[in-house]
Amino acid sequence: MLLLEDVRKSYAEPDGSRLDILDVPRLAVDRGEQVVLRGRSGGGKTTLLNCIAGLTTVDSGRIEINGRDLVGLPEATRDRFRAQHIGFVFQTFNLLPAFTALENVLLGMTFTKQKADPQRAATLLEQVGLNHRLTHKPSSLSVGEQQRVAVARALVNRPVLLLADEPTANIDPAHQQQVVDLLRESCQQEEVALLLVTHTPEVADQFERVEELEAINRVSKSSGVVA
Ligand SMILES: Nc1ncnc2c1ncn2[C@@H]1O[C@H](COP(=O)(O)OP(=O)(O)OP(=O)(O)O)[C@@H](O)[C@H]1O
Repeated sequence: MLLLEDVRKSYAEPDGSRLDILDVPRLAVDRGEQVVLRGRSGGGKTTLLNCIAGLTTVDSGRIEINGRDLVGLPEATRDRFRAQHIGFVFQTFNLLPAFTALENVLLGMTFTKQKADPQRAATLLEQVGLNHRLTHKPSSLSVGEQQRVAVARALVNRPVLLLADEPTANIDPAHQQQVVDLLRESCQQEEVALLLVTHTPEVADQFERVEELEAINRVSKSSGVVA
C-alpha cells in the first residue's frame, strides 16, 4: 500500500551546502498495518512523514501509495491526492479556532471531490466520544478532546494511510492512552494503515512493528551538492 524506494531528502543550508536528512533504501507498509517510527530528535521523522504526505518534495526516489508514485507530481495534484487518500494528525492538532468541532471535521472534506457529509463527520465525532461536543469550538474543548477532533478529521475522507506525528506529545499521560487506543481502533475498523511517530516508549511498546529511523535510513552528513 505504501512503498518507499531510495528516497533521498536534503535541505539547503544558509552557506549554500546541503544537509542530507533522509536516505531510505526501502520502507513498505501493508494495507491496515500499524507501524511506529522512532528515532533520535532531529533525525528526520517529521521530514519523512511530510515527504510521504507530499507536503515537501524529495530529491529523488519513489513514494508509492496504492500503486501511484507521488514523486514528481505537481503540487496541486499532490494536494488533491493527499486530501483524498491520506489523513494527518499533528502534534499541535492544527484545528481552526473559529470553527466548531463538527465544522473542523467537515473542513477536512473541502479539498476532495466528494460532497461534504455532515452525517459521516458527526458519526466519527460520536465514535471518538464527542457527540456532546459537536458545536463546541476548540477553545472550549480539553486538549485530549481537541486531539480527538483531529483524529476524526484525519479519518473523514476514508484515507488508506494515516500519518500521526507525535499525536500524544501535548496530552497528559492520563489521556495519552485514550488517543492511542482511538487511533489504533479507528484505523483497524476502517482498514487504514497507520504510521505513527512517537518518543514515548509506553506507546511504541504497544505496537508489533517498530521501525527505528536510523535502521531504515542511511543518514550521512555531507556538504555535497544534490542535483
Ligand atoms: N525546512 C527546513 N529547512 C532546513 N532544515 C530543516 C527544515 N526542516 C527540518 N530541518 C532540519 O532537518 C532535520 C530533521 O528534522 P525533523 O523535524 O524531520 O526531525 P525529527 O526526527 O522529526 O525531530 P524531533 O524528534 O525533534 O521532532 C533537523 O536537523 C531540522 O533542523
